[in-house]
This record gives sequence, structure tokens and C-alpha cells, in this order.
Amino acid sequence: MPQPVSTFLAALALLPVTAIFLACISVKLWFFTTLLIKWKFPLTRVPGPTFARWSRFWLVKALFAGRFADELVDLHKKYGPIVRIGPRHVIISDADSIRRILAVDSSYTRGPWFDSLRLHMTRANVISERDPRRHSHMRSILGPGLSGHSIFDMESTIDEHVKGWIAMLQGTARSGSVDLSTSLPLLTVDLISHLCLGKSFDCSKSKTDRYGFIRAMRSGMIIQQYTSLFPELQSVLAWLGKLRLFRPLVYPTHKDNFGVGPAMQLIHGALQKKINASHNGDTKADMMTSFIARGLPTDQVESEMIIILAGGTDTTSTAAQGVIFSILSDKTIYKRLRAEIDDFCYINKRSLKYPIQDAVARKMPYLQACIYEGLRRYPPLFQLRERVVSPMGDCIHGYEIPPGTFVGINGLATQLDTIYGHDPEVFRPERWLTKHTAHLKNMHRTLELVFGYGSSRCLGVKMAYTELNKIIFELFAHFDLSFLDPLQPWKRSARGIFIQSDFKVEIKLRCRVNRQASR
Ligand code: HEM
Repeated sequence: MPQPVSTFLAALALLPVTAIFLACISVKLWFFTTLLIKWKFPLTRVPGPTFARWSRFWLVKALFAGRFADELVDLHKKYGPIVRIGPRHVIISDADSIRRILAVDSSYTRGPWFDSLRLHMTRANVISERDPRRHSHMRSILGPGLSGHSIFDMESTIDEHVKGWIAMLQGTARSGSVDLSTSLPLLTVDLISHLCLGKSFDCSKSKTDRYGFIRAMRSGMIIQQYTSLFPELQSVLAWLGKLRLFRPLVYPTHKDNFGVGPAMQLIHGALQKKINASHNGDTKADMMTSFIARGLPTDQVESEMIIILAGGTDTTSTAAQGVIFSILSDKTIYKRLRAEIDDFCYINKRSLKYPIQDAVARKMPYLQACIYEGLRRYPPLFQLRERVVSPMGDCIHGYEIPPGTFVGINGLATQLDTIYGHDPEVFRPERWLTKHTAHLKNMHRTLELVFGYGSSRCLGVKMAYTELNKIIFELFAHFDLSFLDPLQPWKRSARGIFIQSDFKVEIKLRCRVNRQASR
């Protein structure tokens, strides 16, 4: 049987040739398919975790573990300034691209991410409005009130509450310690409610979250984090909201006795009074009055007020805690700030008002440096705030970004950029004392992104800085402070906004500088 043997041997000889032939075909196929995919789906070129090409579910794990913010920062360390985080989603961290995307004349618009901040079935509020024209109109209604231009003296209202807070701490100082993670949010909610409604929630006096507002907002933020990632969930919620049974859970109203309902009842009551008072010619201008006078429909007042109360409470108290925590962590910084405050009090003892005035505090270089650095190291917000690429498409860092892509903003990673120097992870207020004007300007331009930019820049920036100046100055002028537990000074959880807990400090009244004597 010589024939089959020779055929077998011939086939054997051909095997390597066939293998080489098949390998060449596979390589070509792979090459052209990859090219085709990259041409047809340009986002595949953007670096990022493999799972991100197919779904965003991999992010749920990080959300669940409370590691979402850290995960986003790590992604940029690993992949660079632009990272693919979902089938149609990228995230960016560099200041120039963020400014371009958020600019007033940008072609980008707000994406479905913002629907997760809706509080009403049919109407959006200033933070959730996606239509650029309507959003800009809302800003023109709210802006003058929030910046303090069209209301009664914003600063004296803030003063009243800071004084009350310091007096409360003076009482506490005798017993030795205070939990700033509970005391500061009560101060900021009192303050913002007073400015909004003309009457404070008075939580500081009772030392409790009287209307459950802070608790309700924080629980809401947990849900909002998930719904913002998955617009499909928002559609389910919107559908549930149409059913009578579930409506109160999805879209709160003043008729509810849970969640933000009790706070909405106060707002509703204040609104009714305002409507009657305006008939009587009483035009005392708190924010609500200012908004109504500028054309805010009365049926929209409640949800707008809740958004502003939420926007002005945990953001500022978290920022203040970040600054205080950082100062207490470094004895040299603590002493330097204290020395500046003491010298300032001594030199200006005749003219200094109590509490310190915002414009005066802004003249203290080291105090300002500590506040800037605290905001930079601990930006309160880390939400994605995704914008949508216009039908023209875009190019970011050399990558083609097709129309309809969702571009998220990584505000945390931006503040860890090396434009701040070789040590961006370190809290070092001295970096803000540089004489290098161009460098300083660049740092300030990057820091301001903590408050957003352009068409949606935070409307409460002035208020936030005024509060921070007074809180930090007066706290360190009045008291000696140290961590109660230096091994675990605080706990932080990430819920869209960072929330601290168990931030207990030892507090002692100072005898050398008596601030109230210099009133
Ligand atoms: C340190 C404190 C604060 C920080 C870090 C902060 C941060 C931000 C950021 C990043 C945005 C932009 C959101 C976006 O991209 O769409 C924003 C918007 C806003 N903030 Fe603040 N905020 C602070 C304090 C306040 C305060 C005290 C108020 C008012 C009481 C306030 C009211 C608002 C409002 C109304 C908007 C919406 C602006 C718009 O959509 O056009 N914020 N804030």
C-alpha cells in the first residue's frame, strides 16, 4: 500500500505551509477588522478598562464600595487625561478641555446624567435643566439673589449665624470636644435657609437636623449616584413617578411627612406668606422674594429652593472640614496660620469687626492660601456631570470623539495636576504664596474649576468663600484645636458630595486673643 503512505507524507510536508498560510490570513483579518472597528467606532481608540467598551456596570462595584471617587482618580493615573468608562462614555481630567467643554459658547449640552437631579415630574430645576436657553434663563432669575445683589445684607445674616456658632462652641469648649462633622452642616443649613426663606431652620440651637433635611438629602444622593450612571433607571423612576402610589417617593412635595417633605412644608408656608405679604406691600428681600420678583413661577419655587438649600449645605460644610482637617494635620501650618491671625488681630484691633468681614479676611495671604489649598485637596463634589458631544463631533487629546458621546468631568483628578507643582498630593498652602504671577494665575484658573465653569459655574461661589473666611478665621482665633483621635481623625464617605463623620476635635478657649473684645 505505497500510495496512501506517500499521500500522507505529502500532506505532512504541506502542514507548515498551510499553517503559515492560515496564520497570515488570521493576522490580516485581525488587522483589517481592528482597523474597521477603529474607523467605525473611534471610541475604541480611547484607553480604558476593557469592560468599559460593553457596559458601565463595572463602575457599580466602585460605587457600592464607596470607592467611586478614588477609582476615577486611579483611572487617570493609569490611562492618562482621557479615559473610556462606558460604551458611549469618556471622562476627562485636564483643565483646558474642561474649560472648553463648559464654556458659555460651547457646543456641548448637558446629558441625561442631569435628569437624576430632577425633583419634579414635568419641570426641571436650575441644576437639572438640559435645554441651554431655559437653563440660562433660570440662571438670570436666580443669580442676583444667590450672589447677594438683590437680597437684604447677605453678609450680616452670615455674621449672625457664625456668631451664634462660635458662642455655642464656647459653651462646648468647657466640656472639651466637638464633632465638627455634625456641627458644621447644622450651621450651613441654618445660614442658607435664613438667606432663602428669611427665617432659619434653627438647627444649630437645637443641635439637631430638625426637619430631617440633611439626612434626607444624603439618602437621596445615594440613590442619585446610581440613577445618574444608568439613565434606564431614571426612566423606570419617571414611570413609577406617574403612579400615584410611588409618586411621593420619586417626586417629593410639601404634602409628604418624610424625606425632604417637612422642609418643603416650611418652604411652602413661607411662600404662602410671601404671596400674601407682597399684596400688603411688604417687599423684604430674601432669596425667595427675589426669585419671585424676577419671574420664577410660584409653582416652581419649592423644588428650586430645595436644590439651593442642598447646593449650599453639605458643599460648604464639607469644604470647611477639609480646610480644618488639613490645618490640624500639620503643626507648622497650624502655627503659621495662628501667627497670622494673632498679628492681624493685634494690628487691626481698633477697626476689626466681629466676625471678621469677608473683604478684610481676603487680605490675609496665609488664611487665603489655607482655604485655596483645602478646596484643592478636598473638593467637595466629584460627580461626573456628563455633557453630550454635539452633532459635529469633537477631538480631545487627539482622539476622535463621535457625536452623542457622553463626556464626564473628573474634578478631583484636575486638582491633582502637576500645574500645582511636583507634590500635588500634599496640602501645602505655601504654594499659593509664590511670586511667580503667571504660575499663580494658572493655579487660580485651575482651582476655580472646583466650582464648575462657564455656563453652569456655581451660583454660590461668593457665599461659599464668605462663609469659609469667617468660619476658619474665627474658629482658629477663638480656640486651640486638636484631633480627639489622631489615629482616625475623621471618616469620609463619597456620595457625589464627600460627607465626613466622626470628625471630633478637642477644643479649648484661648486666653491670649479675645476676639470679642475687639468688636
Ligand atoms: C464650597 C462650596 C461649593 C462648591 C464646591 C460648589 C460646586 C459647584 C459646582 C461644581 C457646580 C457646577 C455643576 C455643573 O457642572 O453643572 C455648582 C453649581 C451650583 N451651585 Fe455650587 N458649590 C458650592 C457652594 C454653593 C452654595 C453655597 C450655593 C448656594 C447657596 C450653591 C449653589 C449652586 C447652584 C444654584 C448651582 C447651579 C448652577 C447652574 O446649574 O447653572 N453652591 N456648584
